[in-house]
Amino acid sequence: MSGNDRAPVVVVRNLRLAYYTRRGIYKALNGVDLEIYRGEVLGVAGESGCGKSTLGLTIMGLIPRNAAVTDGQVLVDGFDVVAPLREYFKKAKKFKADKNEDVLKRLHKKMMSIRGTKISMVFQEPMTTLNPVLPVGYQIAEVVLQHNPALLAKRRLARARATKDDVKTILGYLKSNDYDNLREFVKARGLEGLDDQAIAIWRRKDIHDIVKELRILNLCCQKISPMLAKPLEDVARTNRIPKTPIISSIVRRELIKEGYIKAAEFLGLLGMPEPEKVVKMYPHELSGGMRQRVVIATAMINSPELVILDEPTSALDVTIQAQILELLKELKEDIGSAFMFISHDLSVLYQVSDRVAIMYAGKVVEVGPKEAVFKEPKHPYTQMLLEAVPTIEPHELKGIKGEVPDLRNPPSGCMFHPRCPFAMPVCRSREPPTVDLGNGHRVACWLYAGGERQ
Ligand SMILES: Nc1ncnc2c1ncn2[C@@H]1O[C@H](COP(=O)(O)OP(=O)(O)OP(=O)(O)O)[C@@H](O)[C@H]1O
Repeated sequence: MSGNDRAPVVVVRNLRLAYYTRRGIYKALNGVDLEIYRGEVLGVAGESGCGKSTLGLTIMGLIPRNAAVTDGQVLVDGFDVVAPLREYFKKAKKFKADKNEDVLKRLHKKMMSIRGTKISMVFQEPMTTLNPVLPVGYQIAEVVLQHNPALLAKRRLARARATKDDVKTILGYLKSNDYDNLREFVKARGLEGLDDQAIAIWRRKDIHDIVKELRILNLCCQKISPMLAKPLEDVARTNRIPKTPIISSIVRRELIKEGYIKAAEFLGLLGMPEPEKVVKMYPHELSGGMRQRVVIATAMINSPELVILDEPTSALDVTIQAQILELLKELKEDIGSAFMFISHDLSVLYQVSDRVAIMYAGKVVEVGPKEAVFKEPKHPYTQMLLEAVPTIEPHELKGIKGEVPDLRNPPSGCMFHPRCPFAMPVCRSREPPTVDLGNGHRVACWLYAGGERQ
């Protein structure tokens, strides 16, 4: 799949970012051009320090105060995430981190509605994301409460309104795998939210079919006090929690309780055994693989359009790593989100990606469908990276000679030229253009742009 027939979720154009430090200015991103399409996994690879994490964080608008966006755009649904930072840099005579921080703070406010609902991120070490003093279910519930309280209110109201006959009809649709008619029926009866609850129970692999049926039948007639029903209806309509102090805390408590149920449902879908127990546990009580599933659940619970995964499996052993990768493949099919999967492990990327982008010194040097990039790599850097991967069939492992350039003073022309066995005079003086090789395969190298003739 080239992905080009789908709409892009994120478009990055000529993105340039520099870190201002006491030791100098590090040009971490040097003109990144990239698109991520709906429903695809884009793998991003490259040696350590080539700017993979910086790119992911910039798309999220989560860069540190010493990072200046010197040029370019990051478009999420048409909204240019980096516009205020870029404008500040262009106007400022001298870059000041504290002024940049003010701009970042304003940006964070705007990004609140984008982060979590449109894009979210999973980091390598789950303990850095999870709060150690809160049960994991609470942490997942809070993410839903923050962005989508109406969903929780609708679910709770639906269980109060649903009759036994409604649930029996839903069960009938589930048994005949007729999810479309199930959803239509739920909508027509004004029971939105009940469909997801029933489907989540139905899809569980860890409980017997009889238990599933009983649980689904129990989704009806769960009465709410009239004092709570009215404010919940308001939340369902406005997607806002009421401001009146006592009502607000009662509503919050009820919605967090609902959030726990949704969290357990989602963890069940992610293959977590006994999710109802897990949601009440604290992060330190879980294994590394379970914690990473919780973080993935937190990132995905609001069905964002793009999930950025920064080395999500590097801290896990190989078996758990394989389970998480399998899980991501299933989620991609089920939820239809796009994934940007950052890893320096090319074999992992080959397993999960539809397309792959290879970065070098803050630039995408090659991008294309994974078969094209892995089987017919064009950029000398991609070829050398692939030759350095160990395989089961014995082959001579070649390291990549030389080092990643000092980003304070990167080489002129093509930044890879000092390490490139095919370097020509033009490579030293001029930056290579990006050449389109067809089928979405692009490479930034003079070898494919008539370099010899320059
Ligand atoms: N907060 C920061 N301040 C200064 N320089 C930074 C900062 N964060 C990253 N850098 C520098 O920016 C460059 C790109 O770093 P980045 O972490 O994005 O690379 P990476 O490809 O993700 O590397 P890795 O695979 O090791 O995580 C590196 O030279 C790094 O030292």
